[in-house]
Amino acid sequence: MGVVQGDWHEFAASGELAAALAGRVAEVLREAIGKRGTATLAVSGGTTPGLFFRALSHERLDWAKVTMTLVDERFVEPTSPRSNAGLVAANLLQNEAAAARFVGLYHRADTVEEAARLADKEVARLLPLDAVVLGMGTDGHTASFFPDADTLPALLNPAAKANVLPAHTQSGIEPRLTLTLARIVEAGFVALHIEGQEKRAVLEAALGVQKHLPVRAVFDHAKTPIGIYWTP
Ligand SMILES: O=C1O[C@H](COP(=O)(O)O)[C@@H](O)[C@H](O)[C@H]1O
Repeated sequence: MGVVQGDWHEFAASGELAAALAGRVAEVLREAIGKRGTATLAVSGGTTPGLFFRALSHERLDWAKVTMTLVDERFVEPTSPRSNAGLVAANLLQNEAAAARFVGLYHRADTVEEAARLADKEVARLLPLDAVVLGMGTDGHTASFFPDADTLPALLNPAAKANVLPAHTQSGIEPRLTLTLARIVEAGFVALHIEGQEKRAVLEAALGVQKHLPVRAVFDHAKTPIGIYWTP
């Protein structure tokens, strides 16, 4: 399908954005539980989602019926300050949301390729995802779709069978594990959470002439309008 413009939601401050995005995600999870009895959610890591995670953790819903996973992960132990699983444990799997189940992408393995194979099997049981919340870097990457990722064509293949793939990049520092584009765009609800003028300019460029920026692929292959949540 492809819905290049996106569905913009702008907020005066990070707290307002966090509350609105948490409310919308909670609504999607409640609807899924109402229909199927369970719900699945994939969230991103990095420096942006802390406030959103804390707001979501206070939402009232039947969290015991929710399974959460990650959009992407660094190939590091959960105890590392760079672990997205660690960030989720400290900020989202708290309060009301402490009852949710968490299936991370990291596995202790000799190689990130082996860890990705293990994660792929576990994620297969959660599909299709009800909700996915993406972030974006100022280089135009989302998930671990870094512009210099060695596996970028496979990651961005809209017909990929793989759920989780490894990626080696210079810019992403550690090896990565990431959901593939195909699994992200088939989710019932997809949001992109970005903050600051610089990221807005990058996203606008990606949605305009800078079509090569990886985040563009999500919009090109979107099956529902991507909710863009932005604050300066
Ligand atoms: O490396 C990552 O970066 C992006 C964006 O992170 P931010 O620090 O600029 O918010 C994030 O969405 C992704 O999950 C993470 O692994």
